[in-house]
Amino acid sequence: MSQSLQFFTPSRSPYVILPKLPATSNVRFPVINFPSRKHSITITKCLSSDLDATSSQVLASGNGQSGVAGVLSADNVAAVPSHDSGAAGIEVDAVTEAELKENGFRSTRRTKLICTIGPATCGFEQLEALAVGGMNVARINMCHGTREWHQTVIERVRRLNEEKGFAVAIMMDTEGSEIHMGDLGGDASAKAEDGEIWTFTVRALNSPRPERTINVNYDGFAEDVKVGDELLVDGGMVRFEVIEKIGPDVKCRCTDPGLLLPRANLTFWRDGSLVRERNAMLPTISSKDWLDIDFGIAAGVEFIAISFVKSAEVIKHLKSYIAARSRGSDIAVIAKIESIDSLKNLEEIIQASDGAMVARGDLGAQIPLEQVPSAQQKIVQVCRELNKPVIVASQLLESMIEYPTPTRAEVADVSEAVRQRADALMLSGESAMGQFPEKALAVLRTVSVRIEKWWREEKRHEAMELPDVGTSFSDSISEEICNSAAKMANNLEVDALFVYTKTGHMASLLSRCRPDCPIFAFTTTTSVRRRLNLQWGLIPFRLSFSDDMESNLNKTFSLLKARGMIKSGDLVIAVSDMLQSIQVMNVP
Ligand SMILES: Nc1ncnc2c1ncn2[C@@H]1O[C@H](COP(=O)(O)OP(=O)(O)O)[C@@H](O)[C@H]1O
Ligand SMILES: C=C(OP(=O)(O)O)C(=O)O
Ligand SMILES: [K+]
Ligand SMILES: [Mg+2]
Repeated sequence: MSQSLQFFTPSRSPYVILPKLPATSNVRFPVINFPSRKHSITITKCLSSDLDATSSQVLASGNGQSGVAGVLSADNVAAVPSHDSGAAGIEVDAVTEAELKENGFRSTRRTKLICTIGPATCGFEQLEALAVGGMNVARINMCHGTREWHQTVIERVRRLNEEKGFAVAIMMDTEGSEIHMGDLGGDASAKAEDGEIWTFTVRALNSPRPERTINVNYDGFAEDVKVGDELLVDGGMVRFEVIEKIGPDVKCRCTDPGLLLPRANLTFWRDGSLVRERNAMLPTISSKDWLDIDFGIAAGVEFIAISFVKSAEVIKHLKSYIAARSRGSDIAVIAKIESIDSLKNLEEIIQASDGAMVARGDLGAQIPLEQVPSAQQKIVQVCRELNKPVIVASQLLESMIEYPTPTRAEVADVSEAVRQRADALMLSGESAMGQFPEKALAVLRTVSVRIEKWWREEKRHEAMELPDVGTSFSDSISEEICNSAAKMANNLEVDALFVYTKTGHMASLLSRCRPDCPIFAFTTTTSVRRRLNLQWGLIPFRLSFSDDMESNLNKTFSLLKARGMIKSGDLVIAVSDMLQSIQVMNVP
């Protein structure tokens, strides 16, 4: 039996209207949809053993009849938005679904895309356009904007997910306590000309901001710099030489002219090297960052990215803080690799984190630019070895802040990150305040798909030695299963890998193998599903499933077939973390 039902107001236990079911007190069935607000219900099959008698009863009524028609339990219930009637019971990203139908399995995009949200993209329609364009994760940068502003963005993304069936995750990025300029008193930028004398001061400035005067956020600034030091704005976009110190004011002569942007990063260099003593003393997580982190936990963000990580300790500390604060929800902590210290302690930091970001903006201000590409390659490789998702960020399409097409060099840079098989690519200014956010996202999307296909078809991926990551015997079994399943999938040229995973761990182990086919990851919770949206090649679905793989597969096949996402004859390999096995089969 398969029928669609309409849900009506729940009091405490969920009620459904079941038009043709005879009044009965003991018919039980797996109810696939949870009938919370405006959700519809689909019943696919009647099975008396499927439900837990201790959970809520489902009252069915219709055609003048009513009665207890079944029981809902956490294991056989999943939410599907109300727009999603018809073959409901499974949640997948609306965009991915369309892509799958249009292009088939093999050509779905594997590389995930992150957009920094800013004034150019914070409207509901703008966010929707990005989601439609393939944004998997929305990043909010706590360096800019107020908490109220960020709250509004989060609410809009959540509403979009709920109303339109997206699974866009939220990443909150901390400000960190590196030295940066003030916000220019509301000016969008300030031009520094060659030879001009500018004052950098730790004094609070009156508005309007005095001419050629810049506030610096760090109180020790005037003490720390020395006459003769070189002051670099944003890693060298503009350069000054320190010529005089007068109390809290530091007078500098502009030696490389350019545009100063609000809150631009400042570094100072002495005898050709970066002065780092002070940075080493600043806390990685400032008191303002802790407040932002509390805000992020309360808002239920999926990821918190920590700026200027220096050691694994800070990550461990934050993870235990999050665990104590947000019982049950597991927010993933992403370490931003953007300082010399983070490179020195790379393995430990990544091991302690749930993922890493190659934050090339600041990294390029701390190490010579020509060392950034090899650092990127190394970080991507370590993350893959340790099974942590990795994001390549900053200046991927910088020129698209102003122009509607990228430079050839930018396309080559994006291709290289895709070729390295990074999990995700990130837009910063291009989407936050650029003139062509959607076009920039489209470039990431099309370049990713094209390069992935090319490298896959040409079999150009050098095999990577993947060291064991499992710490328990059971973990090792899961890992072996995933490694073997991925290899079988490539050798047998299967259409898709299916993974049934409650925590997402098995899905990430499969993703780590970077198989040729896409990975359909079925998970029971919305939060795991959104978190998986950052990882290479995973198409995360939310689905209620049981320990019985046979019935899980049958249910998945019928739901996906009903939506036109798979068809009879497709070859699939399925693994699960409930039953440690590999199954190979054709979709019936
Ligand atoms: N919430 C925001 N409010 C205003 N401007 C923002 C916001 N987020 C980002 N921006 C703008 O987008 C630019 C690029 O974003 P991002 O790379 O995240 O920051 P930054 O340049 O400070 O590292 C910022 O320099 C800033 O001008
Ligand atoms: C992503 C980065 O961090 P932020 O944009 O916060 O400076 C970076 O420095 O590359
Ligand atoms: K930041
Ligand atoms: Mg940075």
